[in-house]
Amino acid sequence: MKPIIGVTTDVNDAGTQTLGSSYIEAIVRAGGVPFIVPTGIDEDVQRVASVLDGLVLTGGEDVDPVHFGEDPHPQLGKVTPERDSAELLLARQMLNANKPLLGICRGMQLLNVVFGGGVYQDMTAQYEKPLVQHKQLSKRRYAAHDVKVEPKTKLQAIAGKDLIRVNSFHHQAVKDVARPLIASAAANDGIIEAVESTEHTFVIGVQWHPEELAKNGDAMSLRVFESFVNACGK
Ligand SMILES: NCCCC(=O)O
Repeated sequence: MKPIIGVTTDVNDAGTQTLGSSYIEAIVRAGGVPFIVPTGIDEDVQRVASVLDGLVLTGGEDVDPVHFGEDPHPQLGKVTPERDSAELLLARQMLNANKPLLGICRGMQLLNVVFGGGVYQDMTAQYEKPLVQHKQLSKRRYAAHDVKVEPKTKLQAIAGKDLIRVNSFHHQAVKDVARPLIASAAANDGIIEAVESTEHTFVIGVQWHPEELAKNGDAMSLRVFESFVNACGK
């Protein structure tokens, strides 16, 4: 039986919940059944989590810094408290049950927050070293910068190599990786591009958008989804 994969929604300025079709397509291609999980389900997260075999925390707006003990920096972007709330609760449920979790972009940052870590609220303002361009101007389906993958990590086993090239659409980044997460990849400027749990069967976060690259035929990005969906089916 195909595993049921929860996929979280974004909330736009009009309050409409949205989900890019690329996430759906990547999950279907990888052999899973996407199950859209909206915000507003806080009271029922336990029940929702119980029917899911895995969860994708999708990309989107900034995580409210209140969740990692900071005041908002002037360069903080839009926050969506109802989304933070639903995703934090749901992620905790999934982690407690050791169900697979894939965090993408904001989803990776949120994953770090779940474990007690923080994020740079704005890399340009807060990161101490020169940056590569992390907000590419080219289309989402194009890879834009290199990422070094740490040896002996789950990500390296999936990627099958130490150097990958990814797309990039973020102004924030993971800071102080929180245990049991470890950094499993970084850009040439040191910005963390992937994390994974050393204590869960499959908990991986990536800062890039593999769902977009997979659509464009990138084998490594499709393997990220295939490995995740495979873990969800076990
Ligand atoms: N913080 C939300 C994910 C995207 C970004 O960092 O711009």
